[in-house]
Amino acid sequence: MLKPQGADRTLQVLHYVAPLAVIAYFTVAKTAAACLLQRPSKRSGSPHKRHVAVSVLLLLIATCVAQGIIYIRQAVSAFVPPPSEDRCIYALLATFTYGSLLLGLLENKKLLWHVYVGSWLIGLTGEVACTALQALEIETTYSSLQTALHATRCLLLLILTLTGAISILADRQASVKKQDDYEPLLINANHGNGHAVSPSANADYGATNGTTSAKVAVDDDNSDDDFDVDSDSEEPAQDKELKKQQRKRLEDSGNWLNYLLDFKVFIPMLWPSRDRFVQACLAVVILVLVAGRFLNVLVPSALGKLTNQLAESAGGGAVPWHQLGVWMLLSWLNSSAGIYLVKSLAELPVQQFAFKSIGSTAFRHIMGLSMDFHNEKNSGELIRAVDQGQNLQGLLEFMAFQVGPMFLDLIIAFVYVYTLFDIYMTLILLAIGLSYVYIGAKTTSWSIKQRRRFNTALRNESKVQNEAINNWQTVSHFNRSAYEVDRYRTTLDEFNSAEWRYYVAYYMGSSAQSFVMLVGRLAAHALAVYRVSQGRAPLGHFVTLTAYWRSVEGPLAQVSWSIRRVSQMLTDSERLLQLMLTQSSITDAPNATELVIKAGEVSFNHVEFSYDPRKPTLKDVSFTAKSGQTVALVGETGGGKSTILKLLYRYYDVNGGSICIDGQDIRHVTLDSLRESFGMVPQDPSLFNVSLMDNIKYARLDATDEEVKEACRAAAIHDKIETFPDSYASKVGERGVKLSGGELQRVAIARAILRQPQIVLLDEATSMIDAETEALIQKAFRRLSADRTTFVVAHRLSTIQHADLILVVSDGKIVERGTHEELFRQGGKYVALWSKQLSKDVKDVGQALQVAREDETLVEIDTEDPGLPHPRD
Ligand SMILES: Nc1ncnc2c1ncn2[C@@H]1O[C@H](COP(=O)(O)OP(=O)(O)OP(=O)(O)O)[C@@H](O)[C@H]1O
Repeated sequence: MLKPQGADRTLQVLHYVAPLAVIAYFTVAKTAAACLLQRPSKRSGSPHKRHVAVSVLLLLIATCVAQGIIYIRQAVSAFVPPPSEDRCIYALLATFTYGSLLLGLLENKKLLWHVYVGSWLIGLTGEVACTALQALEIETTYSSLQTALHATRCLLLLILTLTGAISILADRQASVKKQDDYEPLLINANHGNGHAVSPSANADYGATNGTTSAKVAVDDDNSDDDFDVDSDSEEPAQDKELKKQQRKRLEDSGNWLNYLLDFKVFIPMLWPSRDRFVQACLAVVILVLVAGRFLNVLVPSALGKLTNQLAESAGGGAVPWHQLGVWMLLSWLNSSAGIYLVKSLAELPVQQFAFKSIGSTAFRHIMGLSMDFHNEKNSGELIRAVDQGQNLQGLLEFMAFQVGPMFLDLIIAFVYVYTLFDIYMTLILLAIGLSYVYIGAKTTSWSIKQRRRFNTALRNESKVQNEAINNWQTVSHFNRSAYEVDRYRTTLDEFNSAEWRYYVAYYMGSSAQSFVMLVGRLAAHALAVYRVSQGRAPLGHFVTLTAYWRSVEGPLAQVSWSIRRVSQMLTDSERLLQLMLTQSSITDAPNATELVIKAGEVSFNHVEFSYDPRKPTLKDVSFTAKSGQTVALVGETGGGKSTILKLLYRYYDVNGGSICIDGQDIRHVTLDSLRESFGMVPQDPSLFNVSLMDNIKYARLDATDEEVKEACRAAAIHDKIETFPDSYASKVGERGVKLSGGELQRVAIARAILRQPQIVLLDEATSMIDAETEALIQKAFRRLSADRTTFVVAHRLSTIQHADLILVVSDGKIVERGTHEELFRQGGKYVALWSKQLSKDVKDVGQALQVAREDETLVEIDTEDPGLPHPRD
């Protein structure tokens, strides 16, 4: 038969291009589908069509293997010419390509058919062309067989393409029908107002609606999906929650790329934009890495040349000094005592920069989060999140200094072994590389689950330990030491078992990969021995390959390890990321100005607030504290008194109305300037475990020791402190546990006095102080609050009878207001509170009697009688 010109050449090219085009399309389409979160439809899980596709694909692979066997027969036959290289390559590549597609079909119960149909269509086009060109050269039985095999493949690929196309059409029809049948039911439960906005705040988990419950398939392999929450029933609650948040974030992002973009919050922490020294170190590391790529090839190549020279001059007495010297020098440069020492030294400042930067940024972020977040937080979890997030310190280094050079090394290796031997050596390398990465990816997905359990077990262990140590007193009160030890031992057992499972998964995966690597090394060396023995390569090439193989295995091992490392880093840093993405609900408004306090008038204007929208906490609260006035908040417990102070501090924002200081809405001033103007004595003051002096100075960092002592005198604690063995240098224990409740409160009062604030807030400031000391402190308070607007929350009513304005708060509303006398005259809730307290609080009876004597009788209060004396008179 007459062949058109160039038919042979076209066939040769097709033998390379056709299978490569199929695998390229398959890889790109699968990656894109994963990145764009394309999900297989429910119908695509139909086992029937998948089974058809698997069977046909098996037949297709059988034809490729058969073709390979024919070539081997041809190669060993003395009667026919051996097959050309492109044909052998074609048989190998086609087997490998369709083998990969088969693996994809076997692994995924639900298929993204378009990925496969596209691949089969490209394969079909290539096969049709090959069949046509092959048909032109039917001369021998062998070539007839080849043509028949090509034609069979065309038929099989046509069947596959049609099966896939039918599946796609069926899916389309089903989804159109579904859209007609169902009205989407969007659920958007956005609870909470004025609360820290976590990235998962609006998560709608557990919804049964198709719109909201659709699982995100990261790959079309649902069974192994890392985010498939339900499949992992043993998983601890925190990790499930974390995964839910991850999944929600992924759904919201729309694709993997956007999801990963969230990690950009870490870039400023990792990139030393302003540190010239660290930048210089980075430059040195990059230089060393570039030099390293060259040296990886130059060292084995120099050894090969040395071997060749030796082989030539062996026994002659001539020593190849030059080659020996070059090899020695290059070997030294390429060692840990050479350029890699410089790299290690230059890397240290880069790592330290990232460590410091992540730690301080995360810490600042946590400290800046609003009260609702801190009320909910678990300190142990938070510290662990920052600790594990520190793994990110290696991320910049890892991506730039490991992943980049690793891929470069692989490309160099493919080219270099090809130039040393031939394409078969490159194919061996490719086969080991892909098998190694495939096994690595499979074992990673298993071991990552074990790793998560291991992390959770580690967190649980330290959480239980922390809780017990922090609550030592409670444990002792209830004599629960044995119970706590048992609880801790259980967590240790869980930790051990999680660790065991994790390491088993890890070691099994590693040894499977090592085995693949060993097989690859032996195959490559066997081929090298064969080529040298055939005289198709000099002896030096064998030695070069042996020396170079280390540089080949390194990056191959790293590809898989990198997948593990990156996924590990992402898992470990997810917690920190969630934290960093949590926004404080209370932040400075864009045009916030500094608060300027002139008179110190504070007004609440129709304030509405609730912690939870289902239960209002404050309702239409309005009052004005005039400049320098003392406003007391009294009323039943849980009425909302402390909440009023919290709103003034802007721990939360009001839901309605406004709070103004000297006419400035507190939402429009900077948080720093607002909080700087307050001096607060909280209900339960807590101290740092440092000296008393330092604790009190915390209120005003530049205060002198004498000022501190003066404040303590005013708070009636100075004499007491002087009796302590170490006086002001005494340490107070964690949160101030070494002080009595009354001492603690007086230290807190001393702090407030030292601060000399413009507005004073006292929240049950004297609840734990005896009557005698209280009298002293009241004097101090009067001094502190003179000319300062002061808010006092008090249960002990005797402490606030001097107030200029008393607000009785009940069930979130101000039910009465006025001075002590005015309220007594009203004879309402305030009087009821007094009566209740007098019957309970013996200490106040004397005072009550005094009041009663002055007013003739307390029991028979004449609400119209204005005779109650003003305390200041
Ligand atoms: N962080 C919070 N989250 C949800 N509800 C809260 C929170 N803090 C307080 N509450 C609720 O708000 C209501 C008012 O609490 P608040 O502490 O203001 O009362 P109070 O009058 O100061 O009480 P007490 O006199 O006992 O200190 C209570 O029902 C309380 O349970």
